Amino acid sequence: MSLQQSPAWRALASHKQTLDCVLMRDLFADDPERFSRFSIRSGDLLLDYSKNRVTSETMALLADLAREAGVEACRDEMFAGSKINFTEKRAVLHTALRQPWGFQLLLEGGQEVGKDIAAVLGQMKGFTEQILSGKWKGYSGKAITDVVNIGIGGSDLGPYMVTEALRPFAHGAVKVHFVSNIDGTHISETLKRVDEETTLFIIASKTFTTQETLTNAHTARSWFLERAVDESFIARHFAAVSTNKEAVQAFGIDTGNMFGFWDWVGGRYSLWSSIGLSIALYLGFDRFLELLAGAHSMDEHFRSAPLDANIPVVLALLGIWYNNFFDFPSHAVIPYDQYLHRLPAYLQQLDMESNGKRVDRDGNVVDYATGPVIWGEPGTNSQHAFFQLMHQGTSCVPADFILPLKTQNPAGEHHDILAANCFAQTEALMKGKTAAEARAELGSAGMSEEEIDALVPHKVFPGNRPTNTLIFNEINPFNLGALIAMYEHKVFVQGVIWRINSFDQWGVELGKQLAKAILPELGSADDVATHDASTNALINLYRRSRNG
Ligand SMILES: O=P(O)(O)OC[C@H]1O[C@H](O)[C@H](O)[C@@H](O)[C@@H]1O
Repeated sequence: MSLQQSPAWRALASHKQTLDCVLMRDLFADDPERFSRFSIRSGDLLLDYSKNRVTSETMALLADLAREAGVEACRDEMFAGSKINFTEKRAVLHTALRQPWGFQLLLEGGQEVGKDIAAVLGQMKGFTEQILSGKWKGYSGKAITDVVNIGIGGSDLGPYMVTEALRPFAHGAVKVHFVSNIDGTHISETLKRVDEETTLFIIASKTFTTQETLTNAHTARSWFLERAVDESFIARHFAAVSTNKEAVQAFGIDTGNMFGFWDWVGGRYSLWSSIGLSIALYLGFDRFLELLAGAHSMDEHFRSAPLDANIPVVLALLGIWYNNFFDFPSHAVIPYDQYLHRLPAYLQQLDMESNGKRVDRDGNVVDYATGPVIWGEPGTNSQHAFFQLMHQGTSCVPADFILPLKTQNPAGEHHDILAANCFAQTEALMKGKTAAEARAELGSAGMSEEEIDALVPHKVFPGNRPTNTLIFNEINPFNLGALIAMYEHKVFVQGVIWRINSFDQWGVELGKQLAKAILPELGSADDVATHDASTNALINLYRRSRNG
């Protein structure tokens, strides 16, 4: 049966019509219990979803949709190690990486997952302690002071986002730098800030075939050898994180400095694996374990809470409610915490690479929307940039507002002002401002009736724009782990309901293939004529400029 013909979907479609003219401001006025009815707490995390266009009936019907889609059974299959990434014939076990010590899981084929994870964690712990204590020396006998993580996509976005978010928890012995872009500017500017005698390069690539990462790694290697000269010194300054041992060896990195992981860790789900080595070096190993423990606590909540009291499930269902029943095509994430400034970028990969799919599990083109466009910027900066559209634009953008109760940097009134803005924005988006309210306001400003008539339409806010507010005590490794895992599971639940494979990413391949074909053409002496007219002209323009 097609998804849109399923009983739960049809019930939601007809229920939606009953809500078309309902205003959230009236729902709040009618129900003083609305906040407690529509909020969930898990540990330190509170989700307030009362500012959504939902009633108790909506939430019950949405939970029916999750039940009908078999969300609970699919979730259990993921945790058990079934090969739910069927196009790549892989299990999806990032949750195993944050299980407590002693965890056991035997995979088909004989892999003892818990044992393998513990071995790599032990290796990371030893390495981290050596670097941070200064026992590990660079080629000239000095301790390491700078770590440069070279990776892209999942091998960059997670560690970069987390190390930015947890700056107040830095161990202090090393600084971390992240190089991802193939644009030579990125590596060049980074190399200007470090000294080869005291720098450790981590080449982070699941496949160890990614063009950007290998090119940047070779540039770093040449830069290092120009200064240190002796190739045997590479072992003191280069480490690799990968699933591909042969390629690491071929690059010339000592496999003693290689940290492995496994094909059942997707790139965008890999910060919990040895891809998190730069995080462990920045924070110290114990804090890396706290991050894992926080994620594990969210895994436990996701596995045990009933669907209607399950934070990731509720977030997923609300996303589907707007994406599929209201046709709102995007979703914003607005962290009111400067340390979380890379969270929207991280979530773009997590969500859009996972659920940006157009065929269902049987290979049929879907006739409903799947993953929305995810975007965002920290508050309050975003208020002064794109909130105009959020309040008065023609498209409605549901949004998550994220706020820690405590700041890491108490300074005068800053945090109160930040929090006041966060609460004010969700209130304004929900309530809006009617023409009568705008008129009354303008009247008290002493304007003429004519002036008021002309201005009122511009001053009206339609309101009824949905938001979730996520609050926790403070940003720390544990809470950040829980927050990230929450979003991972939200994305998972949506993928199950949309009947898609959230764990492959074939859509990134075509561009890579074509770039490989175009690269040698850029050096060709003759005009290129094998592409379409636009691509030919652009290549030839570049060629002429490049080749003089
Ligand atoms: O870690 P790597 O194998 O170098 O892959 C890095 C990234 O590149 C790919 O194109 C994928 O789209 C991402 O999911 C992946 O995280």
